[in-house]
Amino acid sequence: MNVPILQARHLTRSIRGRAVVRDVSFELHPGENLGLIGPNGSGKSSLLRLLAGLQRPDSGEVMLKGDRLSRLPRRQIARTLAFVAQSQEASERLTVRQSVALGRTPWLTVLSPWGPADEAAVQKALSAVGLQGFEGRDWESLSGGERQRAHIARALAQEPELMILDEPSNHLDIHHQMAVLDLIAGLDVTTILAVHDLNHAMRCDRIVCLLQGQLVALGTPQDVLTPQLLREVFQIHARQLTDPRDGQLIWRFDSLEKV
Ligand SMILES: Nc1ncnc2c1ncn2[C@@H]1O[C@H](COP(=O)(O)OP(=O)(O)OP(=O)(O)O)[C@@H](O)[C@H]1O
Repeated sequence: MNVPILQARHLTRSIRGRAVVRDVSFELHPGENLGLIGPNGSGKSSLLRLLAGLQRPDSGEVMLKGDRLSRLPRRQIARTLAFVAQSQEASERLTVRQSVALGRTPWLTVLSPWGPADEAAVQKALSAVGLQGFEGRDWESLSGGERQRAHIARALAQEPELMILDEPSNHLDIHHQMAVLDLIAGLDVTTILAVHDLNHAMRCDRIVCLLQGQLVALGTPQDVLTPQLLREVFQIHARQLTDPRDGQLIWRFDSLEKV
């Protein structure tokens, strides 16, 4: 059995005396694409920040490839995992290329300075998110969606084994939502991503559902996304319809008051 790439072990974190993540445990295996769902304020971003090592849990432990995350050097963590925050700022003075090039930082040393492989990684990342030609643009001139794609490009340039993404399709138009989700699904890296659109969550290998900081369901989309769970967690009435074109299941939602 493979060592899990990431393990959450009984993670708990409180903010101002209120637990926002409560005793959350699960494992992520190499190559998996795990979706994190839950209502606003259910603790998704808080959990992702714990998993990325940006915040420490009050109790519990994150294990990265079998090692305690809290004991690993920053550079080693950054060579393994990349985090794309929900709304992330970058210095306005940077160009897009410079900003994406920051993703290479964990790999640069005195003995291994910037070289052709680093340049190639930056170009590959820019092209993966459709930002070729934007290299020389100032960061501040980008639209919200272009910034989001540039953040993803920086994480890709890091060439991590694991990507942790907080609502990566936030700010994106429908075309770029699909493009980014297809890109993430097609990456040869393990991913964990917070998603609001449950039809997007259907594309994940497995789903973790949070409610008030607690893990209330974990399993395949078919197992987790049931009308009963969606009613209890999101207070909606959900029905699955079949697309006659290819037989794929899609969700239709109504407020409980309407049905
Ligand atoms: N710095 C803070 N101070 C006080 N409360 C906070 C702080 N950060 C987060 N919280 C609270 O923690 C809870 C979990 O927040 P979190 O952002 O993790 O939820 P989320 O599931 O990502 O929400 P959303 O879907 O709205 O992005 C919320 O009730 C939020 O108000």
